[in-house]
Amino acid sequence: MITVLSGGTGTPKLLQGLKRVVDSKNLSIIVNTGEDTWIGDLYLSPDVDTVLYTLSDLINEETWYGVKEDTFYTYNQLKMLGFDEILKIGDKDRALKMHKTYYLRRGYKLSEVVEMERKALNIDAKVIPMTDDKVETKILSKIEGKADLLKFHDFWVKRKGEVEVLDVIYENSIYAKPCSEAINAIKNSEFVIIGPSNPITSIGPILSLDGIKEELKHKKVIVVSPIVGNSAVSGPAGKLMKVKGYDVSVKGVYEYYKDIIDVLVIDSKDKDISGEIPCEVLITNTIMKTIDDKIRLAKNIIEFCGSL
Ligand SMILES: C[C@H](OP(=O)(O)OP(=O)(O)OC[C@H]1O[C@@H](n2cnc3c(=O)[nH]c(N)nc32)[C@H](O)[C@@H]1O)C(=O)O
Ligand SMILES: O=c1nc2n(C[C@H](O)[C@H](O)[C@H](O)CO)c3cc(O)ccc3cc-2c(=O)[nH]1
Ligand SMILES: [Mg+2]
Repeated sequence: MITVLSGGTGTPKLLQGLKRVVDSKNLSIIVNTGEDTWIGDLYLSPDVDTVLYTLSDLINEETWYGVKEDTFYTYNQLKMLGFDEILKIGDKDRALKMHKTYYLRRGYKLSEVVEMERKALNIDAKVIPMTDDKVETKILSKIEGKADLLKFHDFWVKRKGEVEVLDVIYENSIYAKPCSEAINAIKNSEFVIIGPSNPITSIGPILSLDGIKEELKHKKVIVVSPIVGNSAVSGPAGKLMKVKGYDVSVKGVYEYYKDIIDVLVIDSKDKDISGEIPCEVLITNTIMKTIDDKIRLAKNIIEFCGSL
């Protein structure tokens, strides 16, 4: 068994490679739910849905959310009626959100509903939300000289991340419990891969849950750096790492994960500083543009782990 910790873009790209390199029945994906939110009466679990779509080959690879070639009739009709959902939810994508909403409103746990959905989508890998409790990632920003605690989507989608960030908090994570399936997946794994997701807003929430780090300390943990050189490959990870006091470099990524990391996978562009990383280092091409890039990276990681 291999367990993978994932957000909604970087790690899903690696999952496209992993699912072609190992038997998906041996894969468990623990997914961030810190960006889950209600849009009107609709429950959104963006990172979970991206992982479900990625593993069922439905994912829109331009945006890394929603279903490829989806239509937006309902989204546009609602907007015409004055109900702007902000997040562009496609018609097929809406069905997955409605499915979650229906069962959550009838007392089902998120993990139970996601288990129904991964089976319906013929996904062999386990897809496990990090928790069934409410944990919300919020961005403490400074807007016009005033501190403002923003929901993640307000920060990232509405304001395009273009605000000064003072801090990032995982609201309620000290009280939330990780899903028991997540703890068991880690316990039953030969090794754990922390994919190249945003350390602060995608992996941080998972690690903040009671018991997760403790379990990981007993496992071989391989981290794929989402940072190459001095910037993130995409998105706000660099800005958020800086706010949290981490160098925006592979050294900063090591520092962030130092309590649990055994191997850091870094891009060839960073090979000259690999000697400064105080753990095992796998140097390879980590920029995933084509499916061959994703398969090669996945193969390199699995072969390296096999040799651990
Ligand atoms: C908004 C976005 O969050 P989310 O959509 O949840 O994405 P993740 O946190 O899962 O991933 C973002 C993270 O991924 C890194 N990335 C993307 N493509 C690559 C790649 O080909 N190689 C590689 N090593 N890292 C990659 C990217 O730097 C981002 O930090 C978000 O937070 O960006
Ligand atoms: O930046 C956007 N992200 C959208 N996302 C992604 C998501 O809100 C965030 O970008 C991720 O949470 C980043 O971690 C969606 C996710 C869904 O599951 C469904 C619809 C959307 C729509 C958008 C969107 O319009 N813009
Ligand atoms: Mg995300």
